[in-house]
Amino acid sequence: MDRFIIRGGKRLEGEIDIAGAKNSGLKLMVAGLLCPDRLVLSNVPQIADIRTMCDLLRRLGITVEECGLRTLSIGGEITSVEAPYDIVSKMRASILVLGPLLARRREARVSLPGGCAIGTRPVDMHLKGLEVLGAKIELEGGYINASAPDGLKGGRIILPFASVGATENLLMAATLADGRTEIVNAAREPEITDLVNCLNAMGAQITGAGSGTLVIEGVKALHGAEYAVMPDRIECGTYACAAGITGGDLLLVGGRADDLGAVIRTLEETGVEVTEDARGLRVRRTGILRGVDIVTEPYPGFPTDMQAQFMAMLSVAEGASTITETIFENRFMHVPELNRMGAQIKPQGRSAIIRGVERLSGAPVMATDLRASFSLILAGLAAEGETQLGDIHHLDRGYEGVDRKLAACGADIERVTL
Ligand SMILES: CC(=O)N[C@H]1[C@@H](OP(=O)(O)OP(=O)(O)OC[C@H]2O[C@@H](n3ccc(=O)[nH]c3=O)[C@H](O)[C@@H]2O)O[C@H](CO)[C@@H](O)[C@@H]1O
Ligand SMILES: C=C(OP(=O)(O)O)C(=O)O
Repeated sequence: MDRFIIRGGKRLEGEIDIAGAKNSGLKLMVAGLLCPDRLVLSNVPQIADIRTMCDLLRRLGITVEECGLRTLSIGGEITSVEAPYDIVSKMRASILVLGPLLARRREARVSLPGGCAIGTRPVDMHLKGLEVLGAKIELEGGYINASAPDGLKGGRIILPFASVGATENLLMAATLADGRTEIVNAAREPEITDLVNCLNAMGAQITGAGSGTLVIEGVKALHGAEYAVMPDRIECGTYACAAGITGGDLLLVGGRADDLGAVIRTLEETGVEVTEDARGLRVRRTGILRGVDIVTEPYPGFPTDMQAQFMAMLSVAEGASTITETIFENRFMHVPELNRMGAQIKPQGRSAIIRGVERLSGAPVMATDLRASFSLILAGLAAEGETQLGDIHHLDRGYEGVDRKLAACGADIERVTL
């Protein structure tokens, strides 16, 4: 029952180390299912979702060992093909074991993940794609029962939407399928490229990462490898907003401009300056924040995972802004909480109109999902007075050492256990 207490009004200045990416590290761990040899992953973030993935892999019989700071060694034989409800319901990314289990063991039983605070999030594209590769899928009792008694066969999959998770599931399944698979309208997020690079280091034959069409020549077996998880572009963008909203100056060590796509341009439009050097991204604001219009899109467009953080920042920008959320149907849960802190945000269907106010005021607020949680921290950093943020288990899913990183740059933030 921890909460954060933030006393706002401090300008942030200093350096923040960007951790390895949650949304890549989780998938790279799952790739460890594709061969019994050791996959050694470094730069793995120390966050709750990674611990949940360790639990899931161990339930499948896999050995996961810590072998040094932020380094995991994953290997061994799969002894169970069931991803149970208690873990899948905790973390949707668990669905990613479906493709690798089918590829290695020709059968899998994975709990349906269901929706979450940000949307209904069906997995139909994952399942239809696996059917193209020859899997038989049945839904029963809240579980996906999948089998491919003769093994998976290569095929041509056209995704109706460039789903990140479906691309990753199908990509991993296809590495061991018989023949060639083409995934058309594949997601182009940097985390997909990271997964492709890791799979290729394990002996897979995949081309086209980042292009929208992935071509996978199935191989008989993969082998062990060592691979470093890419830096977390969403954590990096989040701390860039912390510099923006506090009028600060931060060096985000390890941050990479290319991975951030439209976020860099949008930061600059709001009046936040971004420069890249060999150590990372320097982000600072010296003038006023200006309102902008944002539409969330698949990469390289503006990421939905940065929407809430920008909304907090734009709530104190000069003029009006609009944010249109096109990826998830219910990702404005932070709006009422920001409004309780004095923001003037009006949701209208898939858009929200934000009228910049001069200042926010601290208040008790509740986190509703991972990125929404951080938007409330950002608002608290800029607000007058004290903000108490509850339900921070959402935040712990994906951000490592938030209070430590922010306090080192001058924020007045503490974590208290009630
Ligand atoms: C662990 C992880 O990496 N999570 C990220 C991943 O989630 P995730 O992989 O779940 O996101 P997707 O790209 O699959 O989802 C995008 C949209 O497609 C819909 N959809 C998806 C699959 C499907 O079979 N049917 C369907 O309708 C979803 O409901 C959603 O509306 O990409 C999202 C979009 O960048 C990010 O916000 C998440 O942080
Ligand atoms: C939505 C997110 O994660 P997940 O897909 O794991 O819910 C996120 O990282 O913002």
